[in-house]
Amino acid sequence: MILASGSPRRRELLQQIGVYFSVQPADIDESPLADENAVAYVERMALEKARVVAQQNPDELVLGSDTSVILNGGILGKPVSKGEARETLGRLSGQTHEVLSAVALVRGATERVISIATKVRFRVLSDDEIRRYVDTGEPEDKAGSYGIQGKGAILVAGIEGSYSNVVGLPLTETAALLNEFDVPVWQTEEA
Ligand SMILES: Cc1cn([C@H]2C[C@H](O)[C@@H](COP(=O)(O)OP(=O)(O)OP(=O)(O)O)O2)c(=O)[nH]c1=O
Repeated sequence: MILASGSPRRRELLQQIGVYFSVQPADIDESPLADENAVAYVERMALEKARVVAQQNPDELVLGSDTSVILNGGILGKPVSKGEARETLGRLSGQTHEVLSAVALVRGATERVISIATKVRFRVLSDDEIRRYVDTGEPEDKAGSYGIQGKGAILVAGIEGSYSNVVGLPLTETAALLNEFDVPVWQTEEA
């Protein structure tokens, strides 16, 4: 199997459940279409990432994924600057948002895609705390400008739903999807 992703989190999550794979990141245009809703957007992104790599590897199973943070229907991706990261965290402060991750599996002409939502509640953050967190550099490559698995853990008051989905790949649902394509989990030796 090929993981069509440059995300170190997705690599670690797939390794965690004992799946063997190689990595081939897909470079695609991640701009949302006009009037595209959040579910349609993350599913299209996951599918496009998988398709690009599947076209170069027609006999292989390819997994693509996308994670976005949704606040009041708006899609928040990765910040382009520290200023934008501070602004995003200010908006998330004291609020509940949704993290949406889509997973797509593509082999030749066979395609499957799912998306999962997790609710994340932030406690109220002070401006000083936001500034100090952004200065750690952690928000840089993360949707919604935080990482629940890192220093950002202390921003989170609670979650409802899948934790791995917030980090970048919903493991329960990914394992079920891989099962449909006869890819085993919990492998202990290189197959
Ligand atoms: C909300 C949240 C996101 N993230 C990360 C997961 C994803 O890597 C990233 C969202 O960006 P994505 O565009 O989904 O993924 P990516 O660009 O990192 O990798 P690729 O497209 O090659 O697969 O945000 C965390 O690590 N922790 C979190 O708590």
